[in-house]
Amino acid sequence: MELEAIPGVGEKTARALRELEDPAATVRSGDVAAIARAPGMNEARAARVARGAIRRRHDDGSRVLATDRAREVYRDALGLLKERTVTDYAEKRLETFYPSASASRIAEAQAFAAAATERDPDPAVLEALSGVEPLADPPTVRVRDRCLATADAEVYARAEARVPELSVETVDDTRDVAELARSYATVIVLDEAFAGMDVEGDVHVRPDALETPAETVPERLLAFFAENRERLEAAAAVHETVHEADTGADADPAADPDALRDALFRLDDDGTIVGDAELERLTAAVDDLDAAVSTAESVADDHLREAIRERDVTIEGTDFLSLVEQGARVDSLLDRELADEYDTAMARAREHLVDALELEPEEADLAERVFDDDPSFPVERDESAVSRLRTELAAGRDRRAARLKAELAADLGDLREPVEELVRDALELDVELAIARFARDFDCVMPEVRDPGGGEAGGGAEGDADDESGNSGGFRLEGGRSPLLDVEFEEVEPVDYAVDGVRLLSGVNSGGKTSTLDLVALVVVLAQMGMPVPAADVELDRFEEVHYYAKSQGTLDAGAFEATLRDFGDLVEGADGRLVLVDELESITEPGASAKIIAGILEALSEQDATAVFVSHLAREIREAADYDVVVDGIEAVGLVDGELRVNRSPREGHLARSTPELIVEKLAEDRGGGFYTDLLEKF
Ligand SMILES: Nc1ncnc2c1ncn2[C@@H]1O[C@H](COP(=O)(O)OP(=O)(O)OP(=O)(O)O)[C@@H](O)[C@H]1O
Repeated sequence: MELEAIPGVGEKTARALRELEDPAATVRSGDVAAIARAPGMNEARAARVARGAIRRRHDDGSRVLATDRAREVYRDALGLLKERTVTDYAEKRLETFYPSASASRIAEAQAFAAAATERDPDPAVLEALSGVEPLADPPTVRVRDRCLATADAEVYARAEARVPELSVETVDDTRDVAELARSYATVIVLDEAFAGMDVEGDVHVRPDALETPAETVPERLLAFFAENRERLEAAAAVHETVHEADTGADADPAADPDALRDALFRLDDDGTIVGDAELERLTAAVDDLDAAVSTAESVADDHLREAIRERDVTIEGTDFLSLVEQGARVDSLLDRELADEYDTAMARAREHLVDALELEPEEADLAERVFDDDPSFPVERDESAVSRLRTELAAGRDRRAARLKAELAADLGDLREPVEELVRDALELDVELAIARFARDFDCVMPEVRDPGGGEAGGGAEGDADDESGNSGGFRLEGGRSPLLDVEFEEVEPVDYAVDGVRLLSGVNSGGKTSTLDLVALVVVLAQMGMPVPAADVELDRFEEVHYYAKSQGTLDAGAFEATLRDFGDLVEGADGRLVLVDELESITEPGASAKIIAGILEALSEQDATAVFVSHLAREIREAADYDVVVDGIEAVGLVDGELRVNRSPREGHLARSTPELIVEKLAEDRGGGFYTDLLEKF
């Protein structure tokens, strides 16, 4: 797939995406976490790319959100879902759900959301999710004691690209390899031609070394797991919690949590091996060698000092003379007089060394030689023996570490792919649980999104909205309750409203007209995102575009008024299948002109296949100005109770609602029984 063909992917983004292992498949998968692994890509950008890929997959060029207010409603809808996520990932992943006009995209998202709403958002699972994050790539580790060698320029370039952890060296012949073996603990030769050569040192000929990075650089795997330890443990905990909570989620996690924990237990945060007693012994022996030798010397010295102090030494005159005259060494005396004591002191020193460093028999043989010199006081170590012992212990330590690393890398290699899935599953679970919580919190239902002009899944006579199947166009919602109102959700009164064609919505002040438009917009946007909607039952046409115009703040100056008129001019000339929601357009100019303008817009829209609701206080005037029979719905006051309006929030079809002033005049007329108020009432 041409990456640049994805909507929203430019040259720069495409270049970053090409760094991914399988760019086309990753982008196509819409996996935000995987896309975000491209260099310089964050999750928000990754979500945009994923959205572009989804659009492309469904050949979906629709732009449903046609106005600022419509886009605001989408942001609010997304906000309600995002508030219910635990991880940053899930927040961004939710952004891949956008209101679409593509039937296949809506069906796909609905299938996902329907399965999600089956999930049980158990608090323990939500708690466990808090530690989960997408896996990170650790910085490249440099391994200095191992190198790759080749005589081939192409292999050289490939080796540098695939195994940046190791130096790649050029070799022409066996002599060059032997030279390398002196500077590196291990040399891996990549050319078959060198097979069978006889070179001293740890030299391997492995033409497949670039294809088996787990063996060539086990450090890479170890670093990956060390870097991601907490994320992995958290993801494993999520799966276990899901299992314990028995939430009906898939029982088998992608990677066995016990095997994962066991492997992580053997790994230190810096990618080294822990938990192996022998490796720890050898490491400590190398580190403590100098200190142990010094202590061993003191042990021997103490013994000798004690022995000398307690001993009467008889010295023959000639010896004494030679001591005085020729500066003869005390050692010879020591040797002769204290041979046994010296042996004991040496034995104690060796014993200390062997004990302190926990040396094995063959290492102890080397340790013997550290205190093997001619008698002296204070005792002196044999430096070259110490250095041999150190070399031997360090080599043992490195061999052991290399073997353990290779073993652990083999175990981790088996887990490498499964853990990607383990973490992805945990993160996706968060997305699903957010949808499940949204659906529960707001008593949602999955809406029926129909093909415009026909049945639910395509077909139907074109443009025949009121066909014989009984389907009318537009939308029908029952028991809709907006979570975006300024009252507690429990207090929100359910609204029923069905519209096909073009309507005027009248009603008392604060009756809920704007709230009804908001509710319709929210339900339509959520439905076309493929999400459940806050209502008892909803059917709607799949709208191509949603044009929602909020009430303007005060009258407009001439320029702004002209711009608004142009907007509506474009609107009435637009494509079929639009939902138009307009709140009190009359506020843009004086009432007389407004009524004429609105009437004109309604006429134009009513001749097209559009669904529209215009909220207005000028219903009567508009009806008079229009040259067709405008349908007016009304949000009615059921009465005034203690000076407060009681309202039926569901608009009544074909009913011009009385305005608040009219209601009050009516009440006064009833109270006073005739006269001025009754005459006044006549005028309404
Ligand atoms: N379905 C509902 N359930 C509970 N309260 C509601 C509902 N609809 C509206 N309200 C309350 O009524 C208030 C006024 O609603 P809204 O602004 O939609 O009325 P309006 O008819 O557009 O008013 P105006 O004529 O002044 O523009 C809201 O702020 C909300 O508190």
